[in-house]
Amino acid sequence: MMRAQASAPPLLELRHLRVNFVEQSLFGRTLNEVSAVDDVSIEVRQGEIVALIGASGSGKTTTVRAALGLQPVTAGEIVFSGRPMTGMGPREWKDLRRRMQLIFQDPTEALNPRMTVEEIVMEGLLIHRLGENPSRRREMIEEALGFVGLTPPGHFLRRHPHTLSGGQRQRVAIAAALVLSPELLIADEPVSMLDPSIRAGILDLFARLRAERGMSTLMVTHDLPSAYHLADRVYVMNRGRIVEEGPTKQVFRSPSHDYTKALIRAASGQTLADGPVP
Ligand SMILES: Nc1ncnc2c1ncn2[C@@H]1O[C@H](COP(=O)(O)OP(=O)(O)OP(=O)(O)O)[C@@H](O)[C@H]1O
Repeated sequence: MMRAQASAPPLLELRHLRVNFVEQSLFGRTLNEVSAVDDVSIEVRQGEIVALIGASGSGKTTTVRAALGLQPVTAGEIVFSGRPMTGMGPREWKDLRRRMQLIFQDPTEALNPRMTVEEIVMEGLLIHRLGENPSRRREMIEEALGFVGLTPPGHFLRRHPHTLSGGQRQRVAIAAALVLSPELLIADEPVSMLDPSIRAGILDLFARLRAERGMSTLMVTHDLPSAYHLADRVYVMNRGRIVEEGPTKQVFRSPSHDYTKALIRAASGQTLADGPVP
């Protein structure tokens, strides 16, 4: 298994991020400024799976949207592979969005229903001008489908998303990300829309990506068993702030913040594949 490299700069660093939303009246008058993300600092190192956990509305999605440049930040810095993204133009952001792929919560919404699996996985290759010719592109697509367990790939290429199960759709979405050889996957609640019986298989894919390709993942979840079984480290978010962070087992076994204790208490009894949250 590939290990996180302690000496290299973190792959992704969010430094003191702040995102405020401005509430406006119908006539455009500013009514209120709401702080959704407040002084959030997060690091993801190479080969590491990091979970960002917290209740609904705590600011998790806003944080990862900011990391991807999809949400303007009020303050703070996004640093990728040691390079600050502040002030970078569209070209740099486009390159960054290849290296940092987003996996959505709902694969049905993320996949264009009119496209075949082959077209869906090929789209990113065309956008980023990867794969020299059609036969190389086909090879890359088949390799990605094979990795995510859609085998034999030829059986899936011409199918449309509605003919697939929820788990298979999420595998297609992951293949579409993987084919671009990203360094980091940002997965926003990747299993919460899926049947519990197929969640473990999708989570196992992230574990295999780390083990076999040294892939890093930042996973947003309110599903504590997923975080417990998969993540190396966790950040706990409440009301826009990180209230606790640390190695997963340590945080789950001896949480120091009351909010973390309450989250764990609320989740006790939930189980996943290889055992319950302690
Ligand atoms: N576009 C927006 N305009 C105003 N407020 C927003 C906007 N997007 C999010 N918020 C607010 O910011 C806060 C954080 O929301 P966010 O979606 O990031 O939380 P979350 O932890 O991801 O929750 P969930 O798990 O439900 O997605 C919430 O109070 C939300 O209402």
